[in-house]
Amino acid sequence: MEKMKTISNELQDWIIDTLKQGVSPLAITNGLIKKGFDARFAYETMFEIAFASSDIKGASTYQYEPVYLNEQPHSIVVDNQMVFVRSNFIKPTIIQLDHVLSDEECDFLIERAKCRLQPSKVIDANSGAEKAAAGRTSKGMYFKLQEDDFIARIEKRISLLTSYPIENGEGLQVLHYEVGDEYKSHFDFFPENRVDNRKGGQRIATMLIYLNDVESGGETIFPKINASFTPKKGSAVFFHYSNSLGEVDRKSLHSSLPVQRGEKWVATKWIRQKAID
Ligand SMILES: O=C(O)CCC(=O)C(=O)O
Ligand SMILES: [Fe+2]
Repeated sequence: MEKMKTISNELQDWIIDTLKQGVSPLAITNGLIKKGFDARFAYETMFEIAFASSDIKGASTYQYEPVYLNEQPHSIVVDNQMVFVRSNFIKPTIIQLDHVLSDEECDFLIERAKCRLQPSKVIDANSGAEKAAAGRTSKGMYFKLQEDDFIARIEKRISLLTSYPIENGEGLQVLHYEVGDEYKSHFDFFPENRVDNRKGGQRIATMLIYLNDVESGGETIFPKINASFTPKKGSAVFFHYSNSLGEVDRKSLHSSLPVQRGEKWVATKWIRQKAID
């Protein structure tokens, strides 16, 4: 059957109301796809509506607070590793870093992750359960926090760099994208009604580390500020999106563009407000 590619005004209003109730755009999009809408049309329409309604809600009032990486502006020595700050955006807060991991560390992480990959999931905003999502075609796996000495060393370096305790970090995630794989626009923070204060609370920042150079495609983009980051082995993009008032920064919307040639490997460390557990 031909997939639907138009949307009524009533349905648009219903989507805006549902978003206001805290249901995530991805959950609504998946609902639209199930109801017979074309997947790409559903994603594009959903994010147009989500942008518009986030502006109605005054999301641009997010108050930025200073974020420092280990005090020093251009190079940071942590754990015998000289990390370089390449660029620094304030709104949203994004810091681009070189030499977070050595080539050997990237290769070893990929090697360790390879045999444990599963199709990537997203969190369902209604049930809170993990489920497969059409907008996320990569495969991924999680290491346990401080699973062994090697993982613990990487986690310690991220903690030294960001000044957030290791215990605030979720287990390191490794993602693998093949040609055509992408991760559509999303926020890393949880919808307000899904924040579990007994388990670390809201996500506040992400350290996204590129584990290889991608032949073509696979950039991480922040569409609200037209920023694009090209994967480079061992380099990272650190972004921060929750403040001490409990507000979240909708400018931190981001996506991974489809890989066009080659493959893409990344490691993601999500950092919470408080220790998890
Ligand atoms: O692979 C990327 O560039 C983005 C990954 C991402 O957004 C995430 O893991 O939350
Ligand atoms: Fe993300």
